[in-house]
Amino acid sequence: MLQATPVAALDAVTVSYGSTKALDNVDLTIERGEIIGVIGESGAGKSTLLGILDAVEHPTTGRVLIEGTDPKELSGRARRQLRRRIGMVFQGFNLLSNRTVRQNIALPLKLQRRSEPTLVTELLDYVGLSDHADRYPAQLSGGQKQRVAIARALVTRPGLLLCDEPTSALDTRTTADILDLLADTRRDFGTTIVLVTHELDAVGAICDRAAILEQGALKSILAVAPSARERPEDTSYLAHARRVLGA
Ligand SMILES: Nc1ncnc2c1ncn2[C@@H]1O[C@H](COP(=O)(O)OP(=O)(O)OP(=O)(O)O)[C@@H](O)[C@H]1O
Repeated sequence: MLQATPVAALDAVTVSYGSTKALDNVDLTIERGEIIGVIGESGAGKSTLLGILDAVEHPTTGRVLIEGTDPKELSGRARRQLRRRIGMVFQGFNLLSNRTVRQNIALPLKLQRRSEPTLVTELLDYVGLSDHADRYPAQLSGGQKQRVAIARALVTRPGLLLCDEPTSALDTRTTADILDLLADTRRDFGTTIVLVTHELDAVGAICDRAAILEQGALKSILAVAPSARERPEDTSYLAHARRVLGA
């Protein structure tokens, strides 16, 4: 049987800034359709890894293949086309405040000079914000803003979704909702997801594997046990506080 080309393959990738190695000899293959967590302390190289996967940063040494091609060898235009197949979601949502929810979601299409209102309507419905289409970001909760950002990232149907601390600004319940949405995204669209986070619970909830970075080095890749997905029966805030505080 033919093996599917991995979404991304890093071979001995080092990214150096002066004497700092933001990534140090990293080998990592990201398989199609997986959800992989990337965890590590501040400065471990997580953002640098996302930059490599988004084809905006290039290794100082080593080789990267995204969708089977080396972004470094592509023309500017071909690299832009490759990057259109990659979606990005951020901790701070990065929505345009003077655009409505609908306009924010339509933005990537507009940048590609496409006008496909049905796609936007489908995504509004998918993230459960049809009733909020004409609101502005300031009129939304944090969780709703992240839903808009996810809809915007998905509107061009990227094969790879890069998530940079997408739940770090959200409370526990909203975090669980956003993680469910990301898991649904993989199920419904087959999207490969890279989840950078410092929240181990989030990795346990939806990831298949977790890559552990330490000072730029990939220390280990752990398979997430199915038991890590188990949710507590009582998901109220009080029950969560009791669990964390041992009270
Ligand atoms: N443009 C740059 N110039 C110089 N040093 C950089 C640059 N980008 C990253 N670094 C250094 O590379 C290392 C890894 O940084 P990176 O931002 O990838 O870590 P991180 O794990 O994402 O951290 P955080 O969780 O704080 O965002 C750090 O020591 C950082 O200071």
